[in-house]
Amino acid sequence: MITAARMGAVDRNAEALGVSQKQLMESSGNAVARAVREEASEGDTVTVVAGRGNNGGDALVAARFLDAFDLSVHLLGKPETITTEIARENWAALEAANYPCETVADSADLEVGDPEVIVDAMLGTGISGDLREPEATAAREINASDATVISVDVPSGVDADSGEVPENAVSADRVITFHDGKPGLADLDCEVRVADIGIPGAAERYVGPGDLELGSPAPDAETRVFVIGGGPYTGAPALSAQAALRSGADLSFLACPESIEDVLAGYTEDLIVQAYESERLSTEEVDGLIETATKHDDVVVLGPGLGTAEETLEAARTFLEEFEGPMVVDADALSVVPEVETEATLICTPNRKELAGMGGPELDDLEAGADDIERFAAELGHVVMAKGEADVVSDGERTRISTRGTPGMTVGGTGDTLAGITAAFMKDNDPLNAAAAAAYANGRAAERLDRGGGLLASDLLDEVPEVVWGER
Ligand SMILES: NC(=O)C1=CN([C@@H]2O[C@H](COP(=O)(O)OP(=O)(O)OC[C@H]3O[C@@H](n4cnc5c(N)ncnc54)[C@H](O)[C@@H]3O)[C@@H](O)[C@H]2O)[C@@H](O)CC1
Ligand SMILES: [K+]
Repeated sequence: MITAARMGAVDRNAEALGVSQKQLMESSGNAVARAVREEASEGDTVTVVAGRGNNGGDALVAARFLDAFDLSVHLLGKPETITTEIARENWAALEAANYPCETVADSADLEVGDPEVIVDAMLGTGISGDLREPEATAAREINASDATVISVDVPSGVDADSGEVPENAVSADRVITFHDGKPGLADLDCEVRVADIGIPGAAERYVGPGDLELGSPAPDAETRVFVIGGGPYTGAPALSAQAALRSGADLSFLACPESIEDVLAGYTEDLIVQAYESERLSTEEVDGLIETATKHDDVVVLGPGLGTAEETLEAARTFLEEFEGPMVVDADALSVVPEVETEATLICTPNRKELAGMGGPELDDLEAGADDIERFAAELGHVVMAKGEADVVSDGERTRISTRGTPGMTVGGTGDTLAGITAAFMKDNDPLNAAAAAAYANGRAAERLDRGGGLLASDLLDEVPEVVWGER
């Protein structure tokens, strides 16, 4: 099963791998034509009703494979209102090749007639809201006919994710859906066939630009990130807090011992440093920190530079047991995660050593061990983003691999920037999508800076916005 949003990410990834949308449309149209040939005999009448998006585009492709039939193609709107280049090109090809196609300006003009087969290609996953005109009237005409109705991807009007069927939706006899089943088709009482359209497996397995679009925050998301780190170290929490701002967080707070408050505040005026008295994170600080984080609905990053003093780990344990919001757990705080029951939504970001330290698999090659990481994430009950030459992200059911990045990323601090990016992406987001997008952004930022060596984690900070917003 695949949601419409994920389908969009996967076909964006396919494009980045060199398999164009137009190639996918050709495969979709061909699959639709195969289904028509199963339902109609040579010379039978076949009517295509096409919308103005790519769903319609699929049927405009299918028309080219239906020469054996008494075909008519109806476009619901003027050709210039077709919303995508590839659908427009397929319409133009039909006109240039003298296919029997007409444009229907007003739904009253739509003559569906009484064909053997109707191809319903008005709307697919791009629908929003109930059917509007002329699709609504066209749907009524289609439903009133005796034809066998074959719907492209989704019966027009049905929501591919929720399965909601508005009363004016097309009721199909058959649905040819592409690449994978759709949650919203599972309960339809008609035959649903999944057609392979040649999307490479890598487009789902490996993180690409589609994952970034899927997992990065909506422009209007108000995200406050609260980094709880520092103690012996100051660079790590500062990098995480700054990376969060560079990835779209509106505010980035940094809770740290007052002994390093000036050092951290000195890094940049963009961070809001909240110092506490103890020398290092300890249990008497935790309640106050949880109250702050909960009150402001923060995404918390727990771990960068915390150190491993027993009282610090005890405090991290308490924080995990009592906080219930979204959290990125990194570095020194990771070792306590397997010991605690928590209501919080965690994304754990261990490197190879920390993964083993958490009771996870001991792996030299994370990519080769992806299945072990998936099993570990299932056991742990949280998203695990195991960082290495390849990053393996899994929530125990879905696993994606990011091979983005450069050898130079072994320099200290790139895990801290990743933690900050992940936090900025996490608000109101599927944690797996957020983590996969963050791994991609961190790696792409390094690739853009790659001079063969000498990368500094702090260099990534300026580059991240270029990746998240500049490469769209
Ligand atoms: N994502 C993919 O990998 C692929 C998608 N393909 C096709 O592309 C389709 C999605 O195409 P699009 O994103 O262009 O969207 P659609 O073609 O599903 O619909 C978009 C069009 O319908 C209009 N519309 C939206 N809501 C409406 C409503 N309630 N009443 C009336 N009109 C409405 C929009 O203005 C737009 O013109 C899929 O369903 C599938 O058929 C295929 O080409 C294969 C590859
Ligand atoms: K359709």
